[in-house]
Order: sequence, then C-alpha cells, then structure tokens
Amino acid sequence: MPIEKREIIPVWDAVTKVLKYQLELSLETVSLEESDGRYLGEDILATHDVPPFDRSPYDGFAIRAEDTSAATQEQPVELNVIDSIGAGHVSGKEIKHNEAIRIMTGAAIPKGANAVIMLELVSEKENNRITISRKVKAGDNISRQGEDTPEGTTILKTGTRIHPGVTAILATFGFHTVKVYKKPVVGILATGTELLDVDEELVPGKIRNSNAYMIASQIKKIGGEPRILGKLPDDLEETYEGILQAMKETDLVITTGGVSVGDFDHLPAIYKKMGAELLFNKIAMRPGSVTSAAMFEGKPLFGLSGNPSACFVGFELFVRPYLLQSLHVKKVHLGAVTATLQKDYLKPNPFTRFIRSRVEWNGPTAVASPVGLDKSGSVSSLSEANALIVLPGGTRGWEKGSQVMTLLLEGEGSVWPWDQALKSRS
Ligand SMILES: Nc1nc2c(c(=O)[nH]1)N[C@H]1C(S)=C(S)[C@@H](COP(=O)(O)OP(=O)(O)OC[C@H]3O[C@@H](n4cnc5c(N)ncnc54)[C@H](O)[C@@H]3O)O[C@H]1N2
Ligand code: MOO
Repeated sequence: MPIEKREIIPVWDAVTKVLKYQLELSLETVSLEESDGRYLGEDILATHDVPPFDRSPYDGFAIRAEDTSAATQEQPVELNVIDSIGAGHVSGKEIKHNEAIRIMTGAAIPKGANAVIMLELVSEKENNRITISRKVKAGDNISRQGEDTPEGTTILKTGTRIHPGVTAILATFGFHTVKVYKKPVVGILATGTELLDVDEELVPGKIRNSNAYMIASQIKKIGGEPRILGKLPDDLEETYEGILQAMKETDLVITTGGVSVGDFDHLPAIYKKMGAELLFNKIAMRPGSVTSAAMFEGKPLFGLSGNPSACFVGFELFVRPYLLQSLHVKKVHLGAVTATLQKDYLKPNPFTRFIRSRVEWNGPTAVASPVGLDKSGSVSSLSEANALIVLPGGTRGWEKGSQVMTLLLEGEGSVWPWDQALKSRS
C-alpha cells in the first residue's frame, strides 16, 4: 500500500492546535489535608486581616516610645512593669506614662503602647522595674494588623496548585475543606504485539510495556489520574474497539505506538474509521515526529510514539500543557533557562531537536549536558534527564560553549519565552 503523505507542522503550531481545546472539569470538595497537589477551583479571598491584631514579633516589653526620648547609656529611663502577657492573652491594662507590659512573641499589643523593645536590650531591676538606655521609635517592633494580608485581598487564584505554602494560607483563613478541580482521568493504551506486562519474563522478540507506566507517572506528577487500560496487539479491529471503549470511560486517551508508517501502525487508519478530527500526525521535531492528536466527540486522543524517549517528550510538550490548561493553570509550558552546552553536538538538526539532558548550576550559570543514548528508543537517558536541550530545526554544529535553550522537567524555571523562540522556527 502506498504511504499517505503527511503534512509536517512546526512544533509550536502543534502545541497551539492542542491548546484550542480543553476539558470541562467539574469541581469537588476535599479536606485540606487531602488537597496537596490538587488545583484550586475558586479564587481565595482573605476572610480577615493577617495578622488579625497588632502583635509583638519579639519577646520584650510593650512601651510608649515617647517615654524613652531622653534615654541614653549614661542616663537610662526607668519604667514600671504593670502586667505580663503571653501569646493568646490580651492585657486588660492600658499603658500610661513611664509604664511597660512584659509581652511575649505573638501577643496582642496592649492599649497605650506604640512600640516593643526586645528583652535583651532591657535591664530588669527589683520590684517590677526596668531600665532602658536607648531611644525607641514609635512603631518599632509592632507587626501591624493586616500588614501581611488585608481582609478581602485575592490571595490565591483559581488554578493554583496546592503545595505547602498554599496550604498554610488556606489553613490561616479557616478553609478546612477546599474546592478543587476533579482530576482529569486519562486512559492509557499501549499498542504493540511485542509488549509484555511488567511482571512477565522476557521471551525473544518481546519487550516490557514501559511506556504505560512512564506516562502514568507523568500524569500523576502533574495531578491527573491515570488509568492503565492494558495493552493491545497490532490488530486494527481490536485496537479500534479498545480505543472506543477507553474514550467512553475516561476524559481523554493516550495511546503509544502504532503511529508511524509501518505495516502494523494502525492508528492513522483508526482515526479515520472513528471519524475523529485529525489535528496533526507529523511534527517537525525529533524525537516524536510521528506524535499525533485527534479530537473525538469533544475529547482528545493523543497518539504518542512507541519509542520511549519520543513518547516521553510528546507527553511533556503536548499532553502536559493540555491537562494543565484544563486545570486552569496559568503557566502551562515547561519553564526554560539558557545554558552553556558542555559538549559538542555536531549532528544536523533537520527538525527541532529535544535532547534529554541534565542542567546544573555552575555558580550563577546554567550548564547543560546531553545524557544517555541519544536515540528515541532509549530509556537510559530518561532517568538522568532533568531538562531537554532544544536545538532549532535547520541548524547544525552546536559546539561546546554555545548558549542553548533548555526546557526544565523539574521545577518551574524562568518564564523564558521558549514559545516565542520556537514560533519563528520549523
Ligand atoms: N519508514 C519509517 N519508519 C519509521 C519512521 C518513519 O518516518 N518512516 N519513523 C520512526 C520514528 S521517528 C519513530 S519515533 C517510530 C515511531 O513508531 P511508532 O510510534 O509507530 O511506534 P512502534 O513502531 O509501535 O514502536 C516503536 C518502538 O517502540 C517500542 N515500543 C512500543 N510500545 C512500547 C511500550 N509501550 N513500551 C516500551 N517500548 C515500546 C517498540 O517495540 C519499537 O521498538 O517509527 C520509526 N520508524
Ligand atoms: O521522531 Mo521519532 O519520533 O522518535 O525519532
């Protein structure tokens, strides 16, 4: 059979095509303790001032600053201590001229006081008297009501991923339950007669289905819910039925393998048979040039390459931003930094190349080294890689010391506009 000609599109065009769509995820309420890694389904407004009252940031004495205006080493002023309060207590007394209240960190500033002096700077005498030998300014050492967050401030936006710092804010404002987006349920189908389950012994010609587990882990990492739906042999009918069933049970489906031009690469024919709207099936990138995507009854179907590294990159570049956009995340793409290439990469790059790499910091400079075997069928490179070096299509001869763009697989990275850089290139 003649091979059908495919339209090759630039990476950024493929990203843009995918991001025209998103899932409509409903909301659910979860307990604060179970909300880690979930995405907020609503803006969070400060329900009160933080701190909720003027308080002392130190253990010391609450005083009237003006009483210390004449204080010097030689002529300290003497104050009368009229009360002592710890955090959680409010003094019923009001400080008058030449009086002080002993106060602990976190306690409310008593009436009449306008400053706090730390314990270490005060000499304590008999009979509840203290001496101060320096001038204190009004307002010194007072944490003002609302200085951290005034009531009514939008403190967290919809789509924020819940992490320890976010949890601290939610707890501060009394959110013992949180509205979050439901996790997108992602079906994973591995196609290939050569595939064995992870617990099966190797036999000649066969390999274990590593992609399904890798993808499941990529999905979990960004807060989705993977469903490994097994593996399918390279049989058109069986794969067709398997995909239709998977589409019914999940929010979107990812397949691996079977997207190239081989005799048993049935995915292109299956998209046709389903009547799915093809978004693309050939991208000017390597690895993953045969990465495909289609829409079927409002749900996307991603056809990632069977080659593990190509499959990995396809997920990070296309599926990840699609899922994050559906979860209302603002920055959906991998963060990027420019880094100094640590060894020559002289191969030509007919297509934009994404090289599994390690980025490290050499002082303030990021340095990047390709890792493992540079082939799309390689798995070894994946465990070490924390970044992808991006070499634009139509270039060759990147020498050690060149400045290269790298996409970070861990952490947020900078907001270096790699999208802009890629837009203009094939
Ligand atoms: N004549 C051509 N041949 C190939 C082309 C091409 O353009 N013309 N493209 C090559 C490129 S590039 C890639 S990438 C692969 C893509 O192939 P498929 O995505 O269709 O994947 P398969 O052929 O099914 O498998 C490729 C490779 O990966 C192994 N594999 C498959 N599934 C898994 C899995 N779940 N876990 C681990 N490994 C898996 C499979 O055994 C193959 O070795 O096509 C090139 N060929
Ligand atoms: O482009 Mo293939 O998808 O890995 O090398």
